[in-house]
Parts: sequence; C-alpha cells; structure tokens
Amino acid sequence: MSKSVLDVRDVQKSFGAVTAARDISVTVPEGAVYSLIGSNGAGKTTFVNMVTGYIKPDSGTIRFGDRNIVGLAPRQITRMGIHRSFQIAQLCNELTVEENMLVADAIHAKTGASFLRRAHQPEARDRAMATLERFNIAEHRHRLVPELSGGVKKLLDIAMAMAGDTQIMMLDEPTSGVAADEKFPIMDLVMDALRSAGVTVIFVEHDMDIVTRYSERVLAFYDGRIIADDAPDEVLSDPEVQRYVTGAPA
Ligand SMILES: Nc1ncnc2c1ncn2[C@@H]1O[C@H](COP(=O)(O)OP(=O)(O)OP(=O)(O)O)[C@@H](O)[C@H]1O
Repeated sequence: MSKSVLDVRDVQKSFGAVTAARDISVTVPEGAVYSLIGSNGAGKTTFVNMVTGYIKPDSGTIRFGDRNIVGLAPRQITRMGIHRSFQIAQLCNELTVEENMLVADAIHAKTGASFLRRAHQPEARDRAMATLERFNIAEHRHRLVPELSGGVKKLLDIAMAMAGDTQIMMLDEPTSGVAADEKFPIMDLVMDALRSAGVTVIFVEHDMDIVTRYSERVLAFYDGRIIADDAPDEVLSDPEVQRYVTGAPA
C-alpha cells in the first residue's frame, strides 16, 4: 500500500454556532484520486480551506508528509506542495495564455531573482510551454483569456495551479463553467496530466457521473461530518449518502 501523503486527525472547526467540521479524520495515500461530495453547506470547502491554510482548525492535526501544517500560512503550504484551483478561474484577462502561465511560474519559483527577471528566463518559458503542452493548450498560447472557451480557461487555471512543485492538487468543482459536452474530455485531460505528474488529487464535485468516473475514493460530507469514506460504488449506494447527499439511489 502507498504511504500516506495527507493525514487529517480529529479536526474541528466552528463559525459561531455553526460547526463546519466535526471530528474529521481521513488518510489520503500518495497518488490517490479522492472526490468530496455533499450538499451545500456540508463542509467540503471548509475541509479544503483547512488543508490549504486559508482556515485554521479549532483543534486537531493535519499532517502533510511528516509535518503538522496547522497554523501555517497558505503561501507556506503552497510552497510545500499543496496547490489548489478555485471554482472561478483565477486568470488575468489582459494577458495571453503563455503570459498567464509565466506569471504563475514566477510566483511559484523558489529562486531569489526578481519577479520580472524570473518571468523572462528561457528556462521559465520552457517550463511554461511544457505545462501548457501537458494540458494540451499550447496551441492557444498567444490568445488572450477572453478569447478562450470555458474548457480552455479551466485547463489553463489548473495548469497554472500546477506551476512549481505540486504534490497534492485540490480542485474546486473542476467542471463548473465548462459546457456539458466538454466535461468528460476536459476531465480526461486534467486527470491524465495530474496522474502523469504523480500528483495526489482531491476534488470537490456535485456531478456524480464525474465522481464515479474519475475518483478512486469518495468522501461524503453531511453537516460537517464525513458520513462515508469508500470506493465510489460503495459510497453512492450507501442509504445515508442517498438520503443526505445524492437524494436518489445511485
Ligand atoms: N468563513 C465562514 N464564516 C462563517 N460561516 C462559514 C464560513 N465558512 C463556512 N461557513 C459555514 O460552514 C458551513 C460549511 O460550509 P462549507 O462552505 O464548507 O460547505 P460546502 O460543503 O463547501 O458547501 P457548497 O457546496 O455550497 O460550497 C456552512 O454552514 C457555512 O455557512
């Protein structure tokens, strides 16, 4: 069995009277693909925010490799290798695809060189092109963001989140904003690119076809708790999950 890359133990988080995380414990093996499901307000984003340092748990531990990362700033956690993409793509409209990628690369670079110098280094351009090629969007490199389809924007956003040394990628609804007929092709590309880079993937998703097709394991959230943690078929046929999450038999 692969070693664990992320180990969350007994994590709790409340916002006033609302408990958004209750006794959350989960171990994610290196290279696994996990999806997080649950209705609105179930606690999925709170989980992602705690792992990425945007929210500090009230108690519990989050171990990344052999280090407890609770209390570290998002920037420190990103530099350690836990990256994320948001539901709404974080792109700069005034720049081309390649320029956006160069900005992401310069932000993630660990060298002491100035931001602009880093963006102009030939190695940076090579790295940017390699990532764009991995996500099959190199042909769009000279186009400005507003000219791109929802699918290409999504691919660019995830490609940018991959800049630097990524060990865990957390994706918030990777197919939101993507046309229905583009969803599977986009997910095929994203998952192939992440798997070939050996990255562990944790993604929030409401579309059960995507969950079934792309995740190896599913965490079902309800009222701040994980009510199921198993293979997709097991989770989606669980009566509690059908009652509180999917609302229908799988
Ligand atoms: N910063 C915050 N301040 C106050 N309450 C919050 C905050 N973040 C989350 N909550 C509350 O915590 C609970 C869990 O929210 P969370 O965003 O984690 O749910 P979710 O499963 O991601 O929902 P959605 O699918 O709508 O994004 C909700 O009741 C939410 O209102």
